[in-house]
Amino acid sequence: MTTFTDRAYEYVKETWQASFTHPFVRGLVDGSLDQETFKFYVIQDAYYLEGFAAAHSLAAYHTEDKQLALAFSEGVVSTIQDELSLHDSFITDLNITEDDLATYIPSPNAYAYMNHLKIQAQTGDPAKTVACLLPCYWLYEQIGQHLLEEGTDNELYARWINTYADPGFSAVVEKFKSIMNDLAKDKSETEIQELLHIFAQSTYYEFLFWDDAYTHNSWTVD
Ligand SMILES: Cc1ncc(CO)c(N)n1
Repeated sequence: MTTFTDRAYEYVKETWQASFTHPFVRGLVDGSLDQETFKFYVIQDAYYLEGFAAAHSLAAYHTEDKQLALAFSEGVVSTIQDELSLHDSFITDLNITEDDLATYIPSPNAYAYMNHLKIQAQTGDPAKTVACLLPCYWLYEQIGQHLLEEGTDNELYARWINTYADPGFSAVVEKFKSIMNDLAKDKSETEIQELLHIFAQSTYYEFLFWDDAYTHNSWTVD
């Protein structure tokens, strides 16, 4: 039987692939990514991850299903413990100052993506929320695993890759994929189409997130 996640992958294949070949992602393994650009990304991503954790909290608040409440709450814990703590180590190693953190402005697509997560979580519909959160988990896991195979000489980038290639991260991804497939099982085709679109929106924002970091995108028109 074709699962929702099989369909979702087919639905977004090209956009999904565009993240793998984006110069930011390629630069993590070929060494061409300059540290200032990585620093810009880390600051934007700390902002994004706070919203990502908040979206899980909102979803946990809305659900009356105990298993879902647990899964969303575990998502809050793993985001803060594993991902935001990785950022703490980068903040130290990249000399990101209090001032940098107090004065940065979320890039247009970091802002839009973060709000997309919160809007979907705010609906209180767990299927929409998981469709929205899943590309964040799944795409990073896949990128982490691919880049680990290639390897990098850069210690900072290796640390980033190892976090997302970690089996513990994959376990979280598998759990959310399985929750997504369960939630989608009894949906009508119209509802499935809506969920696929939400999944595609997040996948598209993933691509734009790399692009904003790579170009240091700001709210001005050149
Ligand atoms: C933009 C973005 N998407 C996904 C992840 C992984 O959760 C992340 N850290 N940042």
